Amino acid sequence: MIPERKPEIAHRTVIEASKLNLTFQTGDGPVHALKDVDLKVEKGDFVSFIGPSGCGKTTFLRVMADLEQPTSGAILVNGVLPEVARKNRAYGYVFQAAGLYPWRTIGGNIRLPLEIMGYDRAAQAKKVAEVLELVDLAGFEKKYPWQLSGGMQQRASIARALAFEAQILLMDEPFGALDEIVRDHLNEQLLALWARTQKTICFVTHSIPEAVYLSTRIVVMSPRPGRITDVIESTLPRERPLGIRDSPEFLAIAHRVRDGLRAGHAYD
Ligand SMILES: Nc1ncnc2c1ncn2[C@@H]1O[C@H](COP(=O)(O)OP(=O)(O)OP(=O)(O)O)[C@@H](O)[C@H]1O
Repeated sequence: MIPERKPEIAHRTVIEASKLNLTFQTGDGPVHALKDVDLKVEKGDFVSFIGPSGCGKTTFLRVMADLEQPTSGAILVNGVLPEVARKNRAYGYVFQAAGLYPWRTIGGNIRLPLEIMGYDRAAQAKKVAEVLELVDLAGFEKKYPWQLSGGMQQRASIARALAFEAQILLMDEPFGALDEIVRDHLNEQLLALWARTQKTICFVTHSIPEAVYLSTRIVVMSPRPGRITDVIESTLPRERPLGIRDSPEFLAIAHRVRDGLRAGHAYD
């Protein structure tokens, strides 16, 4: 048995932020983490957020997830307030570190939110098998996190986010700590997963090639105060072999991202 949940209404615009501001009050004075952020993310988009440390990428993702409250402005997720979207389980969230419980198996980690949501054991087992298959980890259910490589752990944490069956995936630098070859491989797998599941993905990264390779749109941000300085629509086809990174089209987009980052960089 799977507990009842409100059907997700398929909104064309999945994220809509207008004049969004967030100021943290700190001991050293106010920190303007987001300033006048306007952005629309459409259903099925893969949007990357790139910018130097402290430009508000994580804060923006956390606002979408209802983990931070904006100081002013408006944001809708699937056409409703983030709090409502969170309660409707409209998104899955993947953190920088895999964050798996070491005392639970991979299956046990993925099952945990399903247990809390009230899935019965048969429904839990079915869902765990399904999401492990999606991230290419079929057969690893009984392993413990420490028995898996860093890349596999991160895939398991993506599987856990997918178990929510949400149409939106919020990913905060999920591959930042991995070496480049593993990261390339996971980038390819993530694109395949995105194509297969038709999800909308918001993805934070520091890497220009990663942002260009993955995204349909790249949002360039700059710090002090954190704001959007450029939004680049990718002209690359959705089907992207890794070799596309050597194409003139790819390099031209990467160049524009780099220029945007340079313009907003403080060098201090
Ligand atoms: N809870 C908080 N309290 C006070 N200041 C905060 C808080 N969270 C974030 N900040 C500040 O807000 C600004 C934006 O932080 P945020 O983590 O969103 O940046 P980021 O672009 O994700 O950085 P990074 O790439 O280093 O992860 C930073 O100056 C940060 O120090």
